[in-house]
Amino acid sequence: MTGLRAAVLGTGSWGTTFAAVLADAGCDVALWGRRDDVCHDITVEHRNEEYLPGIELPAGLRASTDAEEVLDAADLVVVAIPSQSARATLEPLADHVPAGAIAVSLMKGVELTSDRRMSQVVAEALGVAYDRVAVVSGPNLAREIAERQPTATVVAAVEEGTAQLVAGACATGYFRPYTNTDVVGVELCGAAKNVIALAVGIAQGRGLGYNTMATVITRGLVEITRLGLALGADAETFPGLAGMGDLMATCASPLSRNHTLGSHLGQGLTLEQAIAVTGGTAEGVKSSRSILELATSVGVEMPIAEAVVAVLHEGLPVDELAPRLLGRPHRAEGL
Ligand SMILES: NC(=O)c1ccc[n+]([C@@H]2O[C@H](COP(=O)([O-])OP(=O)(O)OC[C@H]3O[C@@H](n4cnc5c(N)ncnc54)[C@H](O)[C@@H]3O)[C@@H](O)[C@H]2O)c1
Ligand SMILES: O=P(O)(O)OC[C@H](O)CO
Repeated sequence: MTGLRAAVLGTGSWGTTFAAVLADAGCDVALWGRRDDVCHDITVEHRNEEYLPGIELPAGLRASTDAEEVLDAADLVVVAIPSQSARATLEPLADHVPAGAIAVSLMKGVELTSDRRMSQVVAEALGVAYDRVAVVSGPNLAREIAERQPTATVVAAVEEGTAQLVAGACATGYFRPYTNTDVVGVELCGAAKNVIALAVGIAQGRGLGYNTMATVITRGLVEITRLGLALGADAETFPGLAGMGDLMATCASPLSRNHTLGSHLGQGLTLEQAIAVTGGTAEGVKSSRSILELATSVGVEMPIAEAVVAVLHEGLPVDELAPRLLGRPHRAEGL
């Protein structure tokens, strides 16, 4: 037993899965959700059939729509809701967050209105000091972890002690956390890989093969690294689990909503149609814009992200994506 009490805000696929990880690691866990039926399913049936069909959840998990009750005496406040809804959802809950609690962001996005990373949004909205905020990011497809398949992740916080505490709270025989103090790098990797996964999905939807996929992943990592370094990240983060690791998982797996949505676009669906058939939260759709804004603000070129924004939001036909990228002036490899 860790002896820690965790409140998980969000009963979607990752919130529910991470709550199960915390419970398996020995935490006392309660979830907060908006819907009575989902909360009832988790507490009474030990299932979340809507988001994780067929998965049996730890019997001790309980969920409620009453945020005050869920947050009572929480040591950890874990946030797993769509990035663009985070600030508005969290601000009304701030008064119920116990003094001294550590906040944990599981989200992989960048706020559209402010270009802020989710750790910044969580700290501001909940009124938690930044050195008490951690982020968790890595090759972490929820469904596989809910099935207790082995994986690793990165727990990042500017204060190593904060990262260690959260890592201790979520370490199980199938989920291995590594700590890192490079919050900027870890968060940018998590948000930007979704944009690269959209590009890979589009390519695969057009019937393109593994050479194209490998090219987009590799050059995608280069542009994520360029952005991260310009914003003060540590170069070692990018080839790690939060960078290359998550790119590989997200760009290769049909479980990824970003990859799936991209492939629907590649097959000719409109953005609205692709969002509707994909379901769940494909963060890259909106964060592609804020990530590009961040890049522009520091003078960094992100041609793949730019092309994804052009397809998703500016009407560039999917068939013009590859010629646009390959038609750029030749240059030396590297950053
Ligand atoms: N699913 C994964 O495999 C996975 C893995 C790692 C990280 N993430 C990240 O976790 C975050 C959450 O993703 P998810 O997969 O759990 O999404 P999801 O779509 O499965 O669930 C989202 C949850 O948030 C709730 N929600 C939506 N809008 C809300 C609002 N305005 N207020 C309160 N609740 C709201 C929904 O009801 C649902 O419970 C995203 O940033 C995602 O990138 C997901
Ligand atoms: O389903 P996606 O595309 O949001 O990806 C899920 C996770 O971020 C993979 O690590």
